[in-house]
Parts: sequence; structure tokens; C-alpha cells
Amino acid sequence: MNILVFGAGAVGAYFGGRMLEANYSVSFFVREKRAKQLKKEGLKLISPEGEFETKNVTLYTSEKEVKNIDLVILAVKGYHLDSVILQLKLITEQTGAFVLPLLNGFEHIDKLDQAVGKEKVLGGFAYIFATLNQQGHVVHGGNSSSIKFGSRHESQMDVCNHLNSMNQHVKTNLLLDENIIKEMWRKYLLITAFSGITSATQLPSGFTINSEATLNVFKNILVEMSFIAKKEGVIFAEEEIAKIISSFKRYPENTTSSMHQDLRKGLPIEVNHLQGGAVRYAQKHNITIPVVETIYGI
Ligand SMILES: NC(=O)C1=CN([C@@H]2O[C@H](COP(=O)(O)OP(=O)(O)OC[C@H]3O[C@@H](n4cnc5c(N)ncnc54)[C@H](OP(=O)(O)O)[C@@H]3O)[C@@H](O)[C@H]2O)C=CC1
Ligand SMILES: CC(C)(CO)C(=O)C(=O)O
Repeated sequence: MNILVFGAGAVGAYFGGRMLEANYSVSFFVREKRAKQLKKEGLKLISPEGEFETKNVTLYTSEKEVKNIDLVILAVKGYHLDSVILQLKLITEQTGAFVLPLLNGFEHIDKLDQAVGKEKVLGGFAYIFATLNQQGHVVHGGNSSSIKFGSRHESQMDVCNHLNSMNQHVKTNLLLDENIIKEMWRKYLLITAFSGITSATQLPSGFTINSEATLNVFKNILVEMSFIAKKEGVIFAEEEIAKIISSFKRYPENTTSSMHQDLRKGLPIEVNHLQGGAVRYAQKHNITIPVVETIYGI
């Protein structure tokens, strides 16, 4: 299977790098500046799952050059989506490739379905604490990482089984999930609360874990997000929300979200895609989510 990783930021470079390390056929679709950096500095993963470095990376900067691809792993930010969608459409039309999106949130799924066709868009997301350093190397802060993926259409079974078979050969986790839509919403609940509270307070998780009032904000965001999920047909029981909270309480105190990391670096943040997306879902279903709206406003 030939894989094209679209976007070689923290997530794309990490998971694409892990697949390259295991000798899978992986190329990257990047912009000129990132192409230059990758050629000069190489692709490097600084990670407790094992260091990896290579200068032997196939890079594309024009969608017209892309051929013989079976799967595109989409690893751009929510705010990039509108500008990449035409390129992605062209690549999938040229190659017939499936698309595995790793973005946080959920609104992108509709946009991708419309652009490339629902039968081509797998469900998926990534779990990792990663950022790029000044040389463009991936710094992975955490002990493990994973991609969860699953089919949304029966034509996607083969590509899912193939990804599943790669799991035993890569130094990360490629996990096939039979209920991927629910898992994506579970991640959307978590990330809206986690990125919201760490970015609004501009403090890592320890502050929220140790402050009852702030932890309540975190909990209330999860509850409001579960109201939206329910309207979208995905039910979370109280115990499932409690489980998200108890796993958050086990985060090391200095852990923070990729949104807060971007804010610290003065980069754009995904607030319109994540919290803004939640506000749009709430408007669509005519429900109120005052805590998420407040965080979005901040
Ligand atoms: N970082 C993390 O720990 C986690 C992030 N996520 C989610 O994964 C997604 C990606 O995040 P992350 O990797 O951190 O983001 P980054 O900002 O590190 O990477 C995004 C990449 O997309 C590239 N890109 C944008 N437009 C194009 C284009 N037209 N052509 C080629 N490349 C393009 C950017 O390129 P350029 O360098 O040229 O700007 C950048 O390298 C987000 O939705 C995030 O929420 C999920 C789990 C954990
Ligand atoms: C919560 C976390 C770290 C897990 O992958 C994440 O998705 C992010 O910060 O963007």
C-alpha cells in the first residue's frame, strides 16, 4: 500500500516517520518552506517510543505530481482545511485513494465527504502529545501514541485491514475500531475541554486538576459536548464522562494541549474548528452550550 501523508507537521511527520521506519511506502505532501526544511534537517522523531532520523524522504509539493497512492493520511490543522480541499480532491480523483483524516474535531468530516465522496473518507484521529522544534523535528512528549481508524463504508474494509496488519510492525499503535464515529466524538469531547481550559488559563493540566473551580469548567464542557453528540446520534453515559475526567486527572501536571502549545509559540490556533465548531453544532440543534461559548469567546 502506498501512503501519502498530507501535511508533515507534528502529527503527519510523527506517524509517517514511524511507517517509513518500518519500511512502508510513505511520501509526504508539503509546502515549499517545509520541503526545504525537511531536505536540510531531515525527518527526525525525538520520542520515548524510539528515536528515528532519515534524509531519504519522498516529498511532493504539487498535487499534479502525485501518482500511485492508495491512502492519503490527512494531517493538517482545521484552519488549513478550506485551502487544502481542492488539492485533496484532485489527488483522490487522480489516484482513487482513500482519505484517513487525523484532525481533531468533527466538522471536517462533512466537508471531506462533500469534496471527495463519503465512500472515500475513513473515520480516524490521532492520540499523541507532539510538537515541532525549531529544526522541524518532532518532539513527542508522552510514553505512547496511536492512530484510531475505522471504516464508514464497506468499500473501506480492505484498506482498514491493511492498516491493521501494519500495527505489529510499527513503533506506534494503529488501532482498528469498529465504532470509530463514537471514538471520534469521545476525542472531540476531550479535546474541546482540554484545549479550551489549557488555552484559556494559559496553564498546563496540573492547574486545572488541582483547582476545583477550574476542573468544574472542564467537566461542564464535557457535559455540553455530550449534549451535542447526542443530537448527532452518539450517546455518552455519565460513567463514560466520569472516565474521561479520571483519565485527565492522571495526566502529568505539565501536560498540555497542542492548542496551548501553538498559543505559546504565537501560532494560529484551532479554536474556530474545535470550540467554534461546537457552537455551530449547538446552533444547528437549537441547544445552548454557555460554557463552551464562554471559552470560545475568551
Ligand atoms: N500535535 C498534537 O499533539 C496533536 C494534534 N492533533 C490534531 O492533528 C491535526 C494536525 O496537528 P499538528 O500536526 O499538531 O499540526 P501542525 O501545525 O504541526 O501541522 C500541520 C501541517 O499541515 C501543513 N499544511 C497546511 N496546509 C498545507 C498544504 N496546502 N500543503 C501541504 N501541507 C500543508 C502545514 O505545513 P506548513 O509547515 O507549510 O505550515 C503543517 O506542517 C490537528 O487537527 C490537531 O488538532 C491530534 C492529536 C495530537
Ligand atoms: C489531547 C491530545 C494531546 C491527545 O492527542 C490532543 O489531541 C491535542 O492536544 O491536540
